[in-house]
Amino acid sequence: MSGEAARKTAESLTYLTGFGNEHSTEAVPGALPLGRNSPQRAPLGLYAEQLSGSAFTEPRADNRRSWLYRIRPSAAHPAFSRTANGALRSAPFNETVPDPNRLRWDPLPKPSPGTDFVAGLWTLGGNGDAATRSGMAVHLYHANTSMTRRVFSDADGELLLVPERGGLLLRTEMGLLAVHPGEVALIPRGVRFRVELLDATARGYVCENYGRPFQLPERGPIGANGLANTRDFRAPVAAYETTEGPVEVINKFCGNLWTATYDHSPLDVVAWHGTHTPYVYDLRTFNVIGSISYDHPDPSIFTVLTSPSDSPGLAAVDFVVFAPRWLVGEDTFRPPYFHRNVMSEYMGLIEGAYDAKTGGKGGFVAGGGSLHNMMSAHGPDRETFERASAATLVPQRVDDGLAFMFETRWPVVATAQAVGGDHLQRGYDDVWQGLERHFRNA
Ligand SMILES: O=C(O)Cc1cc(O)ccc1O
Ligand SMILES: [Fe+2]
Repeated sequence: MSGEAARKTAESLTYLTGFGNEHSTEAVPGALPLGRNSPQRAPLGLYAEQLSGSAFTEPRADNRRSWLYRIRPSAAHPAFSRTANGALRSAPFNETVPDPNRLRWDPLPKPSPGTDFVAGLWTLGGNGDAATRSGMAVHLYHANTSMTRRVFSDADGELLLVPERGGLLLRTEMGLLAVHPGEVALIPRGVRFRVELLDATARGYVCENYGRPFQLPERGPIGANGLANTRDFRAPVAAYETTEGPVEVINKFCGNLWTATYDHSPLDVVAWHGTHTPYVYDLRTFNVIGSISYDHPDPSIFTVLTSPSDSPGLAAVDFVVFAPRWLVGEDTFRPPYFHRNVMSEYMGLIEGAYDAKTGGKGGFVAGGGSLHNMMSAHGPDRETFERASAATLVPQRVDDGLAFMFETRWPVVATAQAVGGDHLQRGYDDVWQGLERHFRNA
């Protein structure tokens, strides 16, 4: 589909709303069986198929599955064979030794012509083990071509897409989603999808979550509202294609890419119902909670989504957004404080500037990223420290940027290409040089 046609399609999309709902949707009236999931003959000659995102026996709150009513069952496919992984890497990450240094990257260089979303995936690092379904990976993507007759799915984990440049039309088994910079999209484990570009180029970040699916964080004393509101999550309505002829299906499985050529498109689901669904979320709808008295609260109040680990309160990975907000703290150093964190922090920038770091060439820029692994000392750079220490503390609106963090309980181990690449900034440590001694002992 041309960019123009994809844009028109993206503009006309409608969605189902809510997070974790038992959604029901049919592209053709009568395609969804009533009263049972698997009738003797499914309506309209469709095949019924269950897609499980959790073990059958997981508690109801964690149980995820969808029933798909499709033109052909997924089982009807030829054998997969290995294909090149390109710049994609997976857990376990052992190409380099875990690094306590603070690292920062410029954006990826331009992709070569003809690079689609899958070919444009480039792994920065991660942790855990895809095969034992723990940990996460940080990928970036850059693409200049839509996927045509090519479909991707990830058996290793769910994919949280964070576009930084260029919109994407995601054609998934469950239907179509459009996602633009400032929004995020989630593709659940195993769901097949194709990415079409809504602009000439597309660039962004991906958190691949090998562990428990992202869920909304508890709100505790915040109450029944606030943070990411449930109804702002949008799931697709059923949509199917009837393409016959060769379609390449690429399957990421235990860290490697596998390919099979189907004789039809597997995006042929005419109706579905269930909880294992893709979704989009506009980060600008995040209800930001902050201090209205003093001090800078911990950024856990900015958690959009969390993937819990087995220890209560200790996330395998949190997705955190630094959205436009007011700062009013009295007698307070308002930007992020100096700190050392047991968690490991990968930060990216979707637009503008981040309030703890200087932007511009060689700084923290949109499309770039920083990694502050566990216990590494970081915080405001010298310029920010000096400015914020001297600022007049009038109410201040921070709305000149959109930053985010993938925060994980395990250190992120960089790939060889991440530490060897030209876009790794040399001398990042220098941003904390020149923080003078001001101590007066009298
Ligand atoms: O390091 C960072 O910039 C992320 C961050 C932000 C914040 O407001 C408090 C702590 C923290 O780690
Ligand atoms: Fe931090």
